[in-house]
Amino acid sequence: MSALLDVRDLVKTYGEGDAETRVLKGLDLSLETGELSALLGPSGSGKSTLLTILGTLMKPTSGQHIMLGQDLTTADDRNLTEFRNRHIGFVFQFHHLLPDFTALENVIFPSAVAAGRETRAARDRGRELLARVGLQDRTDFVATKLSGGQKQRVAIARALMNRPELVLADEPTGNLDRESATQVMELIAEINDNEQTTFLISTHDEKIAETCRRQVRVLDGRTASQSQS
Ligand SMILES: Nc1ncnc2c1ncn2[C@@H]1O[C@H](COP(=O)(O)OP(=O)(O)OP(=O)(O)O)[C@@H](O)[C@H]1O
Repeated sequence: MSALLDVRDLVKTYGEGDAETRVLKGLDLSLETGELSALLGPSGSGKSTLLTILGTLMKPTSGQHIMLGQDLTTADDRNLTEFRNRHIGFVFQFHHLLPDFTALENVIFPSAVAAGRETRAARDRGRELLARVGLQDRTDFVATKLSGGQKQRVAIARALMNRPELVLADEPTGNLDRESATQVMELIAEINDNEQTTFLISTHDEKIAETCRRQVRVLDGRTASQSQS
């Protein structure tokens, strides 16, 4: 394994003056290529804030953020967008699928946006990914006709579309029943195993976290402890 991501002394404050809230207070985290890690911490501890920064959707107030050898704290917005499209996939608690679009259209959407058009290669990869997540018979279903677990599997396929090295998942099982949640985690573990895609998954659920090989805990704006299972 080799280092994929390294953040050092990460600080994030929201607001100013009396309204200032310091959420991350000097957080350190390294992720190796191919790791499957859970991100745990009490509500409000800064998990989503950290994922948003790691996803280059927001800059930290200070600190170092290096991924694939690039210093992302000094990159401009255009470079960050390009970097994000190429290297990072996202899965959210509320899947964020486009409701009137089919499963396939939802999966190929990020690549169509990045390429400025929809290509045949993208459609082929989209179909392959939907088969990969067990939804080959749901390719042309509109998103509203899919179950919660199926929607989340489409969201995982979409996150993988551009072959990212890192997938950031913010409570991906938070809205699912236990069985669907277990299936989603099994799917993530399988993709991680076969393709060496690195996953960082925030969760409140200790059982879900235990299915990951590593658990990173955020407490009081810092990484409090890290364990390997
Ligand atoms: N845009 C914002 N402006 C001001 N404060 C914010 C903003 N976003 C988050 N916060 C605050 O930062 C703190 C951390 O929020 P964050 O969503 O990162 O925590 P979390 O660990 O993901 O919480 P949860 O587990 O409840 O989702 C909270 O106190 C929150 O109110």
